[in-house]
Amino acid sequence: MTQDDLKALVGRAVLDHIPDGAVVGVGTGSTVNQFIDALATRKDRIAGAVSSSEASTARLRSHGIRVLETQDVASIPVYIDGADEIDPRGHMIKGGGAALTREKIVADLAERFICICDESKRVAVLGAFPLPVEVVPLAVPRLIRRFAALGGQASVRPGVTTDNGQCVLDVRGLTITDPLALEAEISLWPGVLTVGIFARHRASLCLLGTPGGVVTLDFA
Ligand SMILES: O=C(CO)[C@H](O)[C@H](O)COP(=O)(O)O
Repeated sequence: MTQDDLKALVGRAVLDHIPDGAVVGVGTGSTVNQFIDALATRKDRIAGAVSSSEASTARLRSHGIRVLETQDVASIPVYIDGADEIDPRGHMIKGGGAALTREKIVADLAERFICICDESKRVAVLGAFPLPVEVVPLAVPRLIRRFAALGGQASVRPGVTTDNGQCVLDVRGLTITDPLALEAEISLWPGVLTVGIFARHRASLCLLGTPGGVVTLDFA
């Protein structure tokens, strides 16, 4: 089985976790694209979707799935998204697709975050994947120095402007043993829009694609 096969597997499997009539929160990325394609087969059984990126919105609309504005929705039962890394407590690194700010906004509306990913994303400790941080460009030099003081090497992701018109730093060399504390600290730094640590908004469930089938990790 290829990695794409595993993504398709979990993209379909997660349909069983979507209540009929729900507004569904939809993340961003190649795994979520598989989910959106699977969701299209059930579009008459949901009330619509709240999307975390222009890319996902376009894909949802191409399937005729109704997309609601985030600001028009008070809460949603479930948010489905991928991850770049997920640890044994459901904490994640996200933002490989530069959609982290809207992803966190939509995740914050959701009662449950269900992570869908292939088994390569499962780690003991977060940090091997460079940590994405969406930042205001004029803060970049100061933020690079702040990350260096933590032992991280931050660099601007070349050629990327986010849906919010900002840039993304990728921070290498961090070993994130306390995701909650690091998320809280970095979130306070002036110029940081969103840090790609999802600890406060961790997954309650993860559907992990493996060659043996879907493994369900329950973090609730
Ligand atoms: O956080 C994300 C986008 O900002 C994605 O969920 C993450 O990068 C995983 O993507 P993929 O499913 O393509 O591996």
